[in-house]
Amino acid sequence: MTRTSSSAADAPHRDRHDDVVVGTAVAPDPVAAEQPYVAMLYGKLDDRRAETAGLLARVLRDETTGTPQAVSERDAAAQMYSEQLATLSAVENGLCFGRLDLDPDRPPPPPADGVGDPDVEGLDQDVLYVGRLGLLDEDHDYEPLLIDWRAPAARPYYTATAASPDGVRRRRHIRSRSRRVTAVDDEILDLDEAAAAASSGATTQRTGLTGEAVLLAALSAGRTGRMGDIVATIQGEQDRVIRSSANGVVVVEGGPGTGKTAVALHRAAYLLYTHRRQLARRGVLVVGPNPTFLRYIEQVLPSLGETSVLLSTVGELYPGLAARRAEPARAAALKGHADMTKVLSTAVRDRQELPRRPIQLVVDGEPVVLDRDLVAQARTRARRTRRPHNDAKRTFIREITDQLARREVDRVGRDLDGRSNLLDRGDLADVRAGLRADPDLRAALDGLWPTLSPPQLLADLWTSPQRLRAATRGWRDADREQLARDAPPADLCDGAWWSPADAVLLDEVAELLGEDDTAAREAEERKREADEAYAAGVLEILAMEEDWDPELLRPTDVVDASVLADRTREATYASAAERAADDRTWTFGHVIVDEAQELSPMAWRVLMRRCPSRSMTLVGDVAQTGARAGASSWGEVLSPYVAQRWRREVLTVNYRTPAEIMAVAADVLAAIDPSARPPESVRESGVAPRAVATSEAGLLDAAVAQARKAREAVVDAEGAGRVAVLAPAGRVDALAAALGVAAGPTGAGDGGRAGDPTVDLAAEVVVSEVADAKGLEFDAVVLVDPAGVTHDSPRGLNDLYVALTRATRSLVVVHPGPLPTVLDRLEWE
Ligand SMILES: Nc1ncnc2c1ncn2[C@@H]1O[C@H](COP(=O)(O)OP(=O)(O)OP(=O)(O)O)[C@@H](O)[C@H]1O
Repeated sequence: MTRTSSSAADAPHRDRHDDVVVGTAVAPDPVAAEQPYVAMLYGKLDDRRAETAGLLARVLRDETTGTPQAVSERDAAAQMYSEQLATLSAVENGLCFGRLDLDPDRPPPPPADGVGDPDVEGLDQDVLYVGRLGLLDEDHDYEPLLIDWRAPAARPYYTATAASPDGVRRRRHIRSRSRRVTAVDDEILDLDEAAAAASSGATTQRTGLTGEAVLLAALSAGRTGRMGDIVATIQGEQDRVIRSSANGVVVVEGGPGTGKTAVALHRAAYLLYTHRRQLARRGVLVVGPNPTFLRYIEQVLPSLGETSVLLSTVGELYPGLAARRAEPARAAALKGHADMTKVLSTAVRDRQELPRRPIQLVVDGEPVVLDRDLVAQARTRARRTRRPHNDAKRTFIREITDQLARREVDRVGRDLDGRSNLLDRGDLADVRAGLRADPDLRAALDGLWPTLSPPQLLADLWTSPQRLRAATRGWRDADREQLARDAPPADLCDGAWWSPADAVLLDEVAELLGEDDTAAREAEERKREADEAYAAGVLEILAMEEDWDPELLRPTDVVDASVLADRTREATYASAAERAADDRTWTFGHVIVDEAQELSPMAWRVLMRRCPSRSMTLVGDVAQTGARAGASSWGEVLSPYVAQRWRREVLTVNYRTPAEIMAVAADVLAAIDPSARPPESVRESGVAPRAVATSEAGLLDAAVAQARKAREAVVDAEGAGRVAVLAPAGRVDALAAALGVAAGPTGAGDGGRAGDPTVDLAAEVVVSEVADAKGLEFDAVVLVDPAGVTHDSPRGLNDLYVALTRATRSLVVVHPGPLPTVLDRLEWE
């Protein structure tokens, strides 16, 4: 394969016809040649925007018939047009980024998984333009002008090679800025043409990369602090994962920087395109390890025009409570352990109590006794229903009131007659109803079998030494103490009181308790009454109209307050993602988990409940596992849910870390797992990673000096860029103060520092512990005290590996005391 590049900046040097020489033939300047087509595409885009904006305006302006159905249809249409407008705005930058010149005799493309894009099936054009969305020519039989990158017809753009050209003769990468084409890079896949072009001096591809020039330009650009999409430069091995079947669980493994996150997000966009009907209704969930990471990736899907995706950490999936308490890693690990299922179910059963001594009550003037046997029998029956605690309470109450009613009827009936019982079933029902309505009996039963909310049960458990001891029988005291808390929160939903690991447990508890929707139903009822009262007021005012024509029907003749309340009720149409965020029991069409190695067994239970179809994409790297309760093998994680039925995809090329830095990281990887293969870096930065020795007393000064130097070098090389100072949790605050920047997030480290819960992604210099930099990247990294990082946790080497692989350009390690031998490859300063 040969490649040629042209850019707008080169244009003045070409001849007056703006021609360039490709191979032996004289061809028009491709940059100038592509401009009119690209401009025409933008014109079409503008037309579609105007048309959609018009439709939206009309829908919003039009009156509906007022029925709930019409209101809801109107809102659905408004939502749809708003989403379409958002998509049309999102594709502005780099609308068209590729062109395929196809062999007229090529075989038809293979069918895609799913429905694909019906508009572009059976394409018979020999030149296809590929871009961020599909555009059709309405004036010419709806011929495709631009193919959506996710359509089957666009696939060769990412996968064709000289060895397997897939009917592609030439692949053209089109770069543009503000609607102007700025550069064009050609790859010629046709062997004859390639030979001719090579003989004319065009460069020959060495690496097996697709669109190497465009790719390297994207990779060496300064980091902005936010992840961008890679739609123009997706590589073959990545494309395979992105378009892999939606069915079942796929695990995407790969070392740092292999594009796992990028691939996972593009896969979400691909699946939404290919299975739009199924997935838009249930939504797609993307789970990340912490709020900073979610902020880092949040712009990628909107830039691909996809908005119906919910981004969340596992802890945030519990609605109505933003858990943000930092807690020691050991406590988080214990809470994440699978043993917690038993602890929590014991804790719930312990709330189903037996009276220590008989409870004596008087109901309707008659004595009633709740003795241990009676309650025990009712409890057994209720437990046998296998229903959640709050649901099973109904059986418990029924059993007790039935038994008490029978006893009462037996006693009273026999008193009347001495031998046979004269009371009938009707009397029995009356007695039962009387018992049920009795507030004292009700209160006694509530005490024995309380209705509980998840925060109530968990707060009671953490703050009651007796309850905690009973639920954790067999635990070591030291472990139990990790869970114990002093006092419950004043507001049970106060996120500051709960940690992310607690939120995961709340979800488990909610399953055990069952939904107690009493409050929601009462609120709904109150709203309904308020709406009706308002509607009645409106009708009253209308009825007072004095000179109403007697021939005409009055409003009150055709509508009553209840119907009017329905019609005026605010429709609550929301996207699947919005509804899913508010509903703990929502199940998603597809779930993507990033940094999946970090999840605890309890967190996996939450996610599996959210995805009964098991249509999931899990991306991660067990060599980067930092969490104590995290994964060391995918088989172990998945076997309880899908046994061996999951597939594995591997990414092998590192797009982030330059080869010089990756060589150092590879030594650490070998120390973690001698059988693991490091990913191969796609480029060198020309900057050797260095070690700077210092003393404990000189550490801050040395770190500050190196951070400043790194920043200057990045600005010199790239004009802008970001530096991360990564350090053990205990050093973060001092380093931040010395550098005069805000400390990173509190994270879940043992330190439990207070502060902003997310890393400031826009800052020029960031100071953070390693756990919070997971998944992120920076132009330069200054790693302070690597020995401290490895000593900080039992998975310290994994943390060191993560820290070393965050830089796209340069790495300096500042160490007080001896440098860990695993970093021997660093150059000394
Ligand atoms: N095909 C590509 N074209 C352009 N950039 C790419 C491509 N693939 C990956 N990248 C870039 O490489 C960097 C690393 O990608 P990403 O963060 O997805 O890797 P990762 O495997 O998730 O890394 P880690 O495991 O370290 O979190 C990102 O800047 C991403 O945009």
